[in-house]
Amino acid sequence: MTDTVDEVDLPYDDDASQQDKIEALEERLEVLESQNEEMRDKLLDANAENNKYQQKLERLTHENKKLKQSPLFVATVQELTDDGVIIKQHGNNQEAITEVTDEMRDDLEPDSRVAVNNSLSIVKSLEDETDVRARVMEVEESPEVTYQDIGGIEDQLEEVRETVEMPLKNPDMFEEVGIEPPSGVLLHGPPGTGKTMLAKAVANQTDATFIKMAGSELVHKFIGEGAKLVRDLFELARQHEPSVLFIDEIDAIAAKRTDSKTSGDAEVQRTMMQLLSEMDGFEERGEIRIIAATNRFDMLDRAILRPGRFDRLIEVPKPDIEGREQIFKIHTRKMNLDEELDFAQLADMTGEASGADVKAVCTEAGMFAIRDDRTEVRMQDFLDAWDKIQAEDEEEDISRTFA
Ligand SMILES: Nc1ncnc2c1ncn2[C@@H]1O[C@H](COP(=O)(O)OP(=O)(O)OP(=O)(O)O)[C@@H](O)[C@H]1O
Repeated sequence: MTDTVDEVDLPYDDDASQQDKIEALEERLEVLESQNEEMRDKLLDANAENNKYQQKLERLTHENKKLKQSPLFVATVQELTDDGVIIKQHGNNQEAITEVTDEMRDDLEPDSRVAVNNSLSIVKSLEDETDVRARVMEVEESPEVTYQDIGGIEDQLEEVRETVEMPLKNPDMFEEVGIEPPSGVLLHGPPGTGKTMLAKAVANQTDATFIKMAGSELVHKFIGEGAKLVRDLFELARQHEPSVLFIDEIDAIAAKRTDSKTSGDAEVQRTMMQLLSEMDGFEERGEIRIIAATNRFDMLDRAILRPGRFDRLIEVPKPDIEGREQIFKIHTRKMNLDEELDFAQLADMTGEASGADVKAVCTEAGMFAIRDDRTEVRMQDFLDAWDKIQAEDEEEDISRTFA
C-alpha cells in the first residue's frame, strides 16, 4: 500500500537477461493490475456503503426532527435514579422510568418539567415554571376596583377591611394590642355576588399586588403539579409584598375527603396539604394577606377552617332589594340614561338577581338601545334585558338538567 513509484524494487537481478527481465516485469504488471482491480472493487463497495450510511443519517435526522415536532407530553421528573429517570406524566399521572443521555441528566432535577414523546423518552427539558404560573396565576399590580364599585354588601366590606386591610396598613397596631390578625379570610356565597371584587378592592386600597389563582385550574389543568404550584403561588406572593393572595374556588382543592382512593383524589389531597403547610408556616403575615372564596361552603374540609388558617368566615349573599338598587346605580353610572328610569322598580323586579346578573342586565339594556339606534337607554330596555337574561338562565338550567 505504501509503495511509491520511487521505492519500487525491480523484480529482476541486474545481470538477468533481457528476456528474463521482460518476463519478470510482465508478471509483476499482471499482479499489479489484479491488485488495482481489487482496490477499485473495494473502493466501489466503500462508496456504496458510504451512500447507505448517508441515507440512514438522513432518515434518522428526519425522524429526530419529526419526534421533536410531533405533539409531546409534559411530565415532571420525580427522581433521578441509577436505573434511569422516574417521570410522572401530566394528565394521566402515569409514572415511568426512562433513560436519558448524561448531558440531559445534568440538566434535570426532581420537579423539573420535561417534554416526553409517545414512548415517554425525554425529548427536552422545559423552561422554568414561569409559563405555568403565567397561565394559572393572575397578577395585577394595582386592580382598578374600588370600594365605591361594590354595592349592597356593606357589612361584608367592613369585615374584609378590618381583617385584611388593617393588618396590611397598620401591622403595628395588632402587635401593640398583642393579638394575631386572622391569617386567612374565607368568603363564601353564591356565584357573582362580588367576592372577587372585594379582594381586588382591598388590594387596590392598600396598594398591594393582587394575585389570583383558581383552585379548579390548579387541580384539573395541572395534574401532578398542584403542590408545586401552591408553593410557587406563595413564593410569588412573597416576591410581590405587600400582596393579596386570592384563591378562588378553594373547594376544588379543599373538598371533604371522600372514601375513593383514585389518583385524582390523592393529587387534590397533596395540593391541599401543601396549602395548609404554607399557611401554617406563614409567620410574617403582615405583608401578605390570603383571601379564599367558594360557592360550595358545605363541601369544604374542616381542616382548612382551623384557627390560624381560614379562621374568619364571611358570607357574601345575594343582594337584597336595596342592594340591587345600589348595584344598578353603580353599573349605570357611565350610561346615558332616560330621566324616567325607575331604579326602585328595577330592584323590585329583579328578585333573585346576583350582582353579576344586575351588571348583565345593564349591559344588555345598553345593547337594546344600540339595536334601536338610540344612545339613551330607557326603562323598557331594562325590562327587555331582564326578560332576555331570565330566558337565558332558564335555558341554561334546562340544558344543565339534561346534560
Ligand atoms: N356587590 C356587587 N356590587 C357591584 N357589582 C357586583 C357585585 N357583585 C357582583 N358584581 C358584578 O359582577 C361581576 C362578577 O362579580 P365577582 O367576580 O366579584 O363575583 P364572585 O362572587 O367572585 O363570583 P364567582 O363566585 O362566580 O367567582 C363583577 O365584576 C361586578 O361587575
